[in-house]
Amino acid sequence: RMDHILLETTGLADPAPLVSILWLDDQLESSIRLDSIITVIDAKNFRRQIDEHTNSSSFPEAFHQIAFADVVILNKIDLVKDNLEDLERQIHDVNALVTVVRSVRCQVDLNTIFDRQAYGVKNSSQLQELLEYSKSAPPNSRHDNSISTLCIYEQDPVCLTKVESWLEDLLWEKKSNMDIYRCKGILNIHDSNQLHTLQAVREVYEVVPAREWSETQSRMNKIVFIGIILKNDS
Ligand SMILES: Nc1nc2c(ncn2[C@@H]2O[C@H](COP(=O)(O)OP(=O)(O)OP(=O)(O)O)[C@@H](O)[C@H]2O)c(=O)[nH]1
Repeated sequence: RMDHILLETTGLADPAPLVSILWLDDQLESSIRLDSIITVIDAKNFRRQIDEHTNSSSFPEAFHQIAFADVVILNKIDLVKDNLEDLERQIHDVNALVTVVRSVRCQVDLNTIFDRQAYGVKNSSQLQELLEYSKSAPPNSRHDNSISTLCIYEQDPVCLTKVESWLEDLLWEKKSNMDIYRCKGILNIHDSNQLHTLQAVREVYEVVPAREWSETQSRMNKIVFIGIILKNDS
């Protein structure tokens, strides 16, 4: 019996096509499920890449990989003299929701990378993280065409079919100033007591009821987009 399957892609691979194969509908009752995307970042090379792209209109290739990740293993930290907080800030500027684990020779506690249930609708720590997340705009230091995180918020209940058609406009028809890689959110659906969760990787998205809203919790809609945000006010 296998506990986990780790798929290692080539360094420059776009994980989105793999995700669309492995991220299966619960109703298919598959015995495997997609748990999370883990990206290993070479801290020394990452620093060099960032320095090379300072004042340039392009961004490091590593940003693509960070955008899709649920966990970043920041490896080779023994080779980096400057402060690691700054590297972690750069990673979180791209993907504000990613968990960063520092390592030397990728020695990490496996509990921090396995069974994260990043795609599980009932993952309560992920829900809590989303509920508490409040950063509203990409940092000013980023170029307009870099990859960053954008969070939108609305308190009033929304109509599920309208949200789905709006998402399809954004993700399928690309009718926005954003190129969206990843998206996570919670939705307050009209006439429903269920908190709904939203997940998207490129064109593939899912909105599902996760659990009842608790009495003490203020209902809200919050969507976090990770991608190329061409205009802050889009
Ligand atoms: N000092 C130090 N060396 C490391 C660390 N991790 C890996 N190495 C060494 O770096 C060298 C290259 O290893 P990696 O960067 O992991 O290379 P790789 O994974 O084979 O290469 P790609 O898959 O092409 O990125 C090897 O000699 C490793 O032993 C680390 O954390 N610190």
